[in-house]
Amino acid sequence: MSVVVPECCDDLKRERGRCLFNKEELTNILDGGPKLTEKRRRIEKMLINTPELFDDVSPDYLSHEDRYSNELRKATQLMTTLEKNGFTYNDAVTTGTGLWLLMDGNPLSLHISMFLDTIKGQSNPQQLQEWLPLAEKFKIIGTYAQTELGHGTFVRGLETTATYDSTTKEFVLHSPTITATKWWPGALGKTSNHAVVMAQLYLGGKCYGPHIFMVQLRDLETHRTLPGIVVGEIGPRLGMNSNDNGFLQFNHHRIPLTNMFMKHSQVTEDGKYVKPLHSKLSYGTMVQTRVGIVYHASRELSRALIIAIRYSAVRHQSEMVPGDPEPQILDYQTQQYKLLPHLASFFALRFSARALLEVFIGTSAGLGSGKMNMLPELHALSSGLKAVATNDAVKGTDICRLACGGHGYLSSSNLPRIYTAIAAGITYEGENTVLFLQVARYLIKSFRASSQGQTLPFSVSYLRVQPPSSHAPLMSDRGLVDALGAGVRWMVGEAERRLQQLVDSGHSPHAAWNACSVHLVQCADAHTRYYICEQFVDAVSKLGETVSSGVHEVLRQLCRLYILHRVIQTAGILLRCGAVDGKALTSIEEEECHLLATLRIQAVSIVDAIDIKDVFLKSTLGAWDGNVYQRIYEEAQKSPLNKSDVTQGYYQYLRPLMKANL
Ligand SMILES: CCCCC/C=C\C/C=C\C/C=C\C/C=C\C/C=C\C=C\C(=O)SCCNC(=O)CCNC(=O)[C@H](O)C(C)(C)COP(=O)(O)OP(=O)(O)OC[C@H]1O[C@@H](n2cnc3c(N)ncnc32)[C@H](O)[C@@H]1OP(=O)(O)O
Ligand SMILES: Cc1cc2nc3c(=O)[nH]c(=O)nc-3n(C[C@H](O)[C@H](O)[C@H](O)COP(=O)(O)OP(=O)(O)OC[C@H]3O[C@@H](n4cnc5c(N)ncnc54)[C@H](O)[C@@H]3O)c2cc1C
Repeated sequence: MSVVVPECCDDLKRERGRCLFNKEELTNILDGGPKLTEKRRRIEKMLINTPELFDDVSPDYLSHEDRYSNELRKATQLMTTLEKNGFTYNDAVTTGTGLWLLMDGNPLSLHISMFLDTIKGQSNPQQLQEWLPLAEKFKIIGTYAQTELGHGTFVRGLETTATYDSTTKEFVLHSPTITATKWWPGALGKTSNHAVVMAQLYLGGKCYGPHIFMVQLRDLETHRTLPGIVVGEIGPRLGMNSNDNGFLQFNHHRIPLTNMFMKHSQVTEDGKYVKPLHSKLSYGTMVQTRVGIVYHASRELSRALIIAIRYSAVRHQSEMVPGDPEPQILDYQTQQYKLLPHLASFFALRFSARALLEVFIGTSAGLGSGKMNMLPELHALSSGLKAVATNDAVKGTDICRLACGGHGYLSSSNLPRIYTAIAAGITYEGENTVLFLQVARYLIKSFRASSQGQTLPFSVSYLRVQPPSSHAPLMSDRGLVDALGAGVRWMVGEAERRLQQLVDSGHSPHAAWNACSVHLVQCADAHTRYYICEQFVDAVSKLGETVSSGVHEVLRQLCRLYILHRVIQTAGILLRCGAVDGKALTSIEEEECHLLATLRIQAVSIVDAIDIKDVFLKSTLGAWDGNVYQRIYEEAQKSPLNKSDVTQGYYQYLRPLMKANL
């Protein structure tokens, strides 16, 4: 069957004809400026001109080993293509393009992220000089090996030991129990010949807690595992199965003293310990990765949204008015309600990711000159935003899948793969509940500090026990954000009251904490979302002076939708603390419905402006031209089961069954 593919189907042509804003301008805002758009497009062009980077067979049809090899082939090709064209791996990461090409879990991702970041952030000058050039040029390939079978969250509970032997000036790495086995690190199983390993430091019989060590795992010529080390792959997972997540055990394996990362804490040749300026500086790579994950989550959500919104404009189903032509499913209010608040979330996350990156850069600069005071704020913000971004991206991606009906369940829609990849983000790099509890700890401390008259850092300054009264009218954006802030203040105050009450009635502070932890997680989530609302409102109001009215209007509508949706989600709290009343909520609900209909008109153009090309979307449902059915049909032809009319299974099982006298 041959079909002439139109440049773009009539439905999408009509949608695009209704665009009232400058798409390129919105694209530039999302990229962070016209220069960054231009750079991203140069990278994309170069990648698109490298056919080896694209699969012609879906990884779903490959064996585990072929899947791994194929992804490794593409990952190495990507690195050499970037290098040859004057770009770095970082360019492919920061533009999203590298991840989109390799997002079945690729075996070099840990090397170019956490392994390199640890070398850059945890090495002393000599170590940096020795390891960075080797790692940057892929002469050594590594991963970040922290989690063990027995412990992921509780880093202080790790069991791998690094015991200093001053006679040989070596550390002896050992896995004393089965639960001490390193478990999960990406690319550990078969790819990496080195790992940065988190292990308990022992000096003269005393434990100094988790520290990081550079450990060679495999011979650099033969790639065989070194003596004293057992390493392998952990087997299939929910998603990202092209990666070789691994396990690792040490049997009294020796490494030189100089292989302990010594930027922040040191061990002298005679076995003396030099303390770091802050005890959590060795967690720096995790913090940095959490910042990256916020961007990553927003990008993955945007891919799902482009697919689902374009598909919803192409798909016609049922009758809205009896006898009328079947409408585009995007015309159903319920479909708009599924998708558009997540579109607003994507923008909110993108602006917040940028704000977080600035905090990260500022804090890192401060650390360089010995200033530690911003570290708790960065830890709380990066933990909260990582948790909200991944939670929302996972939820949003799944809603996009559901919004595409049966076809969303097809692998060729790419929604299942986007979902399984981002779903891991809830767990890795700090399980989200655990990260929220870290945020809650910061909130309670800040609230108590405020009760004692102390000044609070910027992200929690609104928690002041006696806040200045808000002058913004309630129904303005600022007024509603202030109401959300009042809600969080009330929640945190309530949590603090309950904690205190439990302690006063004889519970230990730790038991009281656990007894309040559901509420504490809700506080952390609400606080982070308040921060996101603030960043969104600030970003849109700052852009107001510099962008055209069409773009500003779209951003204003998305921001408004995000805030209204948030107020409705938090209605119970806001009513309880008196920040809004029932009448206000009714009008907010009505306004949200109205806004859905307004945003629907330009929804396709908004997702077009996110500007992700078909080769990176990898979806039969979401392509630019809207030629959905032909694509789905063609993709199905690639199923190996369609290679022959009658399969082996028929002769082996079905025919004997039909012939049997049952
Ligand atoms: C082309 C290809 C591209 C590839 C990708 C490239 C780029 C990457 C970008 C995006 C990523 C995208 C995709 C990634 C792909 C694959 C993913 C793979 C990687 C996954 C890796 C991992 O998962 S690595 C392992 C991560 N593990 C964790 O995160 C463990 C979580 N646990 C902890 O962090 C801690 O144990 C803890 C925080 C929960 C508790 O720590 P503890 O020491 O016990 O502290 P306390 O609870 O006692 O608190 C004491 C005080 O310390 C403060 N604190 C804790 N942590 C920090 C910190 N980091 N900084 C500052 N302060 C901290 C805490 O607040 C307490 O303070 P107070 O006493 O004042 O209250
Ligand atoms: C795809 C993937 C890739 C990964 N890559 C790496 C890697 O490259 N390197 C690496 O070192 N690790 C890696 N990990 C491991 C990852 O970091 C851990 O799985 C993660 O930190 C969670 O730890 P855990 O598995 O021990 O879960 P647990 O901590 O056992 O969590 C189980 C449950 O207990 C709850 N819980 C735990 N502690 C608390 C608490 N204090 N309070 C309340 N509830 C609690 C959690 O909320 C969760 O519901 C990866 C994991 C995955 C899934």
